[in-house]
Amino acid sequence: MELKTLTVIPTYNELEALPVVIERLRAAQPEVHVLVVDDNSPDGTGELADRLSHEDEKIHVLHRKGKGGLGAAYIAGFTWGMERDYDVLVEMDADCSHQPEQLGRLLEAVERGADLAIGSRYVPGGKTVNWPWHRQFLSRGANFYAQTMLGTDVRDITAGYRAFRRGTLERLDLETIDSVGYCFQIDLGWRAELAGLTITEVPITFVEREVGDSKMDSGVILESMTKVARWGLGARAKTLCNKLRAVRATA
Ligand SMILES: Nc1nc2c(ncn2[C@@H]2O[C@H](COP(=O)(O)OP(=O)(O)O[C@H]3O[C@H](CO)[C@@H](O)[C@H](O)[C@@H]3O)[C@@H](O)[C@H]2O)c(=O)[nH]1
Repeated sequence: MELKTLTVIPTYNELEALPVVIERLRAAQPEVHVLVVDDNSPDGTGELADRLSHEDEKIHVLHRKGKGGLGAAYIAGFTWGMERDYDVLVEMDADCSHQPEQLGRLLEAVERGADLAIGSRYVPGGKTVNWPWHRQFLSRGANFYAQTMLGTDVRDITAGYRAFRRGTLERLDLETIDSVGYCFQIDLGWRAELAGLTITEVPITFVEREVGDSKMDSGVILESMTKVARWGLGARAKTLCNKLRAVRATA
């Protein structure tokens, strides 16, 4: 039985990029529905999404009041999709850095039993194309930092190309997530790992955007650094307390 799939695309000022990604996605995966979550983009991306949605019943749009961050946009999109009984919910950037033609790999991993499939740049076969050196450095550094602080085995825990079973998201307590920016990706990945869910990293080729600009800023970086440090230290303190309790119980 084919799984009912929704691809959530968060947008902020993606007027040029959006029609291209939607066209490529609809061609690559005709059965997959699309939800654009637009944060009242000043460049008119939301209005364009409305027009595309009127022409195609598989394209849906969710409008939010203003720029509220990638994490908040995804939570709104996932909630919308879970209320409508989609079996699989996909994360995809609007700028085609996540190639729609590679979505099939993620969906196959979910069909084979993965609770969460991550399109990974850092497993054998994965790579980045045309990504400036400072972005590669930042991305590698963020993954190294998360691996060191959290002890995660996921090689690309900051990746934003993902497919979740609905049941996976139901187990991750989305209502307790307060990660606003890209740190949301680490948050969800780590929650899935702690919950003992099956995470499969599928190699992808991440291609730098050709139109529009990245929304990465210093606030996004700072939030990730502080939150990951807090989670890591919290987990270590918890392990230490459990060990002390065990020692006390045997004394
Ligand atoms: N609705 C909404 N969308 C947003 C917001 N901020 C960013 N987006 C959208 O989120 C997507 C990703 O933003 P980019 O700005 O294109 O991300 P990037 O710099 O290329 O990010 C890369 O690194 C991230 C952190 O590791 C990854 O999460 C991402 O997948 C990609 O690899 C784009 O579709 C962008 O319009 C926001 O506040 N609100």
